[in-house]
Amino acid sequence: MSSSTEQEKKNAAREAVKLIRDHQVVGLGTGSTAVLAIHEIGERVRQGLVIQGVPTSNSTAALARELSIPLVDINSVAHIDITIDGADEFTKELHLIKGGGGALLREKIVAVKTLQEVIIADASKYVERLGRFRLPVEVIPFASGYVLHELEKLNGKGEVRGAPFVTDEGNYIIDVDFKTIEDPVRLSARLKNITGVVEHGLFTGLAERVLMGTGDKVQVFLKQNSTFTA
Ligand SMILES: O=C(CO)[C@H](O)[C@H](O)COP(=O)(O)O
Repeated sequence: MSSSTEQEKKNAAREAVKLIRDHQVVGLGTGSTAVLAIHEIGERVRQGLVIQGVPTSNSTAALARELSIPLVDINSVAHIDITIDGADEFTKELHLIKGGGGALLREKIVAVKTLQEVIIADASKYVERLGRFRLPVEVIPFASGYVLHELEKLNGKGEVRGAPFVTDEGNYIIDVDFKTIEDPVRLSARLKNITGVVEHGLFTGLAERVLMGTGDKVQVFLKQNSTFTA
């Protein structure tokens, strides 16, 4: 990764962490960009910020503990105030592909319980239409052959990730090439309809904003289809 990409991620992460307020329940994302935000949150906690974190993966939970960020069980909170997470792709409509790091299931559960889902990304993640990045689909291992076959009927060419890669919830990931995804909302519903699919990495209508590092600036994309520089 180039040092400018790393800097764009850091700038987006820093800007996002400024949105966190005392006494909030904070969803902690997964992936290299989220890691930068978690370090920033750790620093603010060290300086006295009082929050409770809800991690989206075992690796994020381990990092949060290392940084002394207090954690809370997701099932003991009514909602999560703000979540900061990464994405593999996003559009200006704030449709996302997530799951490159294999944590999409917990990430989506955290996102649906979150009031303000904030996505942080470097400029390479912005796309006109989703689909350059293969869509991760989390499946029950027993169903993986059947799901691969069903995906073909949707013109998706799938491949089981890794040898195989096993998620925190004990499932497999199928990475699916759909070429360009013209209608993510429709595809999302069709994928959820396949028996054996637990969840997929299309996030539609969940992000409140995307903070994208671009050069030395941070561009903000809002749900209402507006954009400004932070
Ligand atoms: O969805 C994810 C993990 O499941 C990540 O947020 C996504 O893969 C982006 O990762 P990175 O910040 O390393 O590019």
